[in-house]
Amino acid sequence: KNQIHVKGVNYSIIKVIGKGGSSKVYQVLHEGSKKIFAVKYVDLECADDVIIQSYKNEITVLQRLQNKDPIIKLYDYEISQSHIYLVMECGSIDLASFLRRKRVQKEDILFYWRQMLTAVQCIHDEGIIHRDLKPANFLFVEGSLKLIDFGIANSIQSDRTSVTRESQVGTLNYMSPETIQSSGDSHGGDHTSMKINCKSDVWSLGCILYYITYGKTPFQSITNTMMKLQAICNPDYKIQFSDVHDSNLVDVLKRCLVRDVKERPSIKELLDHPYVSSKT
Ligand SMILES: CN1CCC(Oc2ccc(-c3[nH]nc4cccc(OCC5CCCCC5)c34)cc2)CC1
Repeated sequence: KNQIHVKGVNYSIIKVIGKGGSSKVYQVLHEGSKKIFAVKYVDLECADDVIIQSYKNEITVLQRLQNKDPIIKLYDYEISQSHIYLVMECGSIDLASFLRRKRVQKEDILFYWRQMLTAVQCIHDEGIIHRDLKPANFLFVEGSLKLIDFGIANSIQSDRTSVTRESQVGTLNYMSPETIQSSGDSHGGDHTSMKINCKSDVWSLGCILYYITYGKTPFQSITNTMMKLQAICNPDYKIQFSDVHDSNLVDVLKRCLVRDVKERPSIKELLDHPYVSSKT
């Protein structure tokens, strides 16, 4: 069947964009308007109440953030006992696929950095902390980067993600030291403040900027998972920062990848940093 019906509206499937455990994202054509959309389908057959609630939470937050530009548009949705359909804006390519294909021109790095900061600032202003930011969460829509999801419901990987290639889902390469250390006692509830917790997304953004700048993430070369987790948390493991054209860029990277959460800058401070504010 190559048609999807959402709230009684017909969409023709053009192709599969990505698929996860129980979800798929299709590129579809709305016959009436001849417009292209992305439809995210979630199969709820084997989903328990916690998963169903996490999807409802993601939809609620997505609706609340609809007036913000750097957040993906949600046009319609349908929830039934057996499935969820989300009719959303269709982008051209996610940042993970984009970075796998080509190195970023150095003058474009600042453009992407500003847009990622602004997008994450939007969810922080709504009291949402992602905690699992990676390039696959960002999407190019008409040349600008938008945030696809908020880390509330489980995520999707590219349909071309082979088992061997490091799929972006579940990658530890962007995880902050405090997230790794706190996941042990998460049952105790995170007592730290929103201000401190926001810094975990700053660490992940720093890892993404590092990947854009140097072509690899700070701990990518450590393939053993335990060794990787230890290195991320170990202050004696010095992250390498090779010099690049713009010393302000290296300074941003060094500040974002500070293990001490209190020393790490906030998004607001990063937007005031000379790397961002000194250029046009
Ligand atoms: C490998 N190949 C894939 C297709 C294309 O990239 C995308 C096109 C559209 C999109 C998208 N638009 N609206 C979207 C709304 C929700 C989710 C979306 O993706 C989810 C998931 C798809 C797999 C990659 C990670 C993001 C959405 C996303 C990737 C080109 C690269």
